[in-house]
Amino acid sequence: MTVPDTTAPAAAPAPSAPVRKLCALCSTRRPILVRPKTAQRLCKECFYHVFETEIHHTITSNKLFSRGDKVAIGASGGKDSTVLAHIMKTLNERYNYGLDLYLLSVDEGIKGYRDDSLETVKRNETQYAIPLTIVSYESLYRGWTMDRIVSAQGTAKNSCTYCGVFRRQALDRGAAQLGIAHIVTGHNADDMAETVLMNLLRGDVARLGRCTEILTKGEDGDDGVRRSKPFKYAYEKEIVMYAHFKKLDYFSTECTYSPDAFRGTARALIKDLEAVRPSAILDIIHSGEAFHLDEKTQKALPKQGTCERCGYMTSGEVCKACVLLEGLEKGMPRLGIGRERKSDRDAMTDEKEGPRPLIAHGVKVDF
Ligand SMILES: Nc1ncnc2c1ncn2[C@@H]1O[C@H](COP(=O)(O)OP(=O)(O)OP(=O)(O)O)[C@@H](O)[C@H]1O
Repeated sequence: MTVPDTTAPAAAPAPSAPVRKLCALCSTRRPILVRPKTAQRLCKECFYHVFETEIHHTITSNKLFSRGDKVAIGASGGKDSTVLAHIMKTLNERYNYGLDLYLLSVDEGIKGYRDDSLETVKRNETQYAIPLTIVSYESLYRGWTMDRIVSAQGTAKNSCTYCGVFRRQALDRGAAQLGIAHIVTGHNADDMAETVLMNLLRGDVARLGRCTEILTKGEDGDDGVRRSKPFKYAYEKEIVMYAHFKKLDYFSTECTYSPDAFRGTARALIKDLEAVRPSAILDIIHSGEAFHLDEKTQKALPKQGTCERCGYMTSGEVCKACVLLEGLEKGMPRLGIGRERKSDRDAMTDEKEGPRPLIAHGVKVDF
């Protein structure tokens, strides 16, 4: 009988295999990313699935579309609108929304920027098999491209003012040409949080009350061009990740005439907040959503009418685009910019916000 040698050192336990964390959703695949919105470690497939499903949920819970709608995707060639085009096509097919999709681009006439990004949109037209229409400032605004405006002004200052006002109208006019009553844009949660913060910092109560709306109606109420933002709750970082992992073809250069100081500051603040508290972006949006104007303030808001020169919607007699055009043609580019000169140019207008407010009856309102 062999007596075990109890003095011999015990055999070392087999080294335990390194614990490999698995995807927080499927628990089978290896995670390859940490989701910025929730800090979950996900595999690529689960990330695509949750990201797309959340957008689908945003669309359906807000009843953005009806079967048979013609929908124009505002396509700049940048990451947001490229991902939007990809997702709209994917969801339309997967859930059988029954939408007729179009790509609609505005050529602002910025050499070395928009001409290059439009090349991307032209490739997207083929990649997604969605027909593309391009409308230009040059043809809509009597030859006034952004390059020409900047050269007439002798500075890029205020260029966001012109661009925002003109682009908004250009998209509406392009949609009208195509008989389309709904435009979707790639504005994301970060953009919206920035806008809430900017309106709060400016004390722009009227705009604060409506800047978180996911769907806005146009000139003629239910019959006007509607605009919506399916990415309202989508984080910019996740849009970039989605575009990166899906290897989407997009253009990533900043506009030659950006950035603007005030939005840039709000953006930096949002990014800092997100770094310490990722939910800050959604929390700011939810705070904006909970903000409602009281009756007195609502009554003080100007009523929407139509521009006596071009027929576009305005709450004054002449719309902002016509005032700006008049200034350019009279060689007085400051016309229509007015007192906004002393504050930040983005505070006045941009695609995200529309015209800067005037102060009336104690609240700031559009004119
Ligand atoms: N030239 C354009 N033509 C058509 N749509 C545009 C154009 N510029 C902006 N948009 C629409 O407005 C949205 C917000 O535009 P913004 O200028 O803030 O660019 P962004 O946040 O960088 O978005 P993107 O990454 O799509 O360029 C875009 O996602 C797009 O849907």
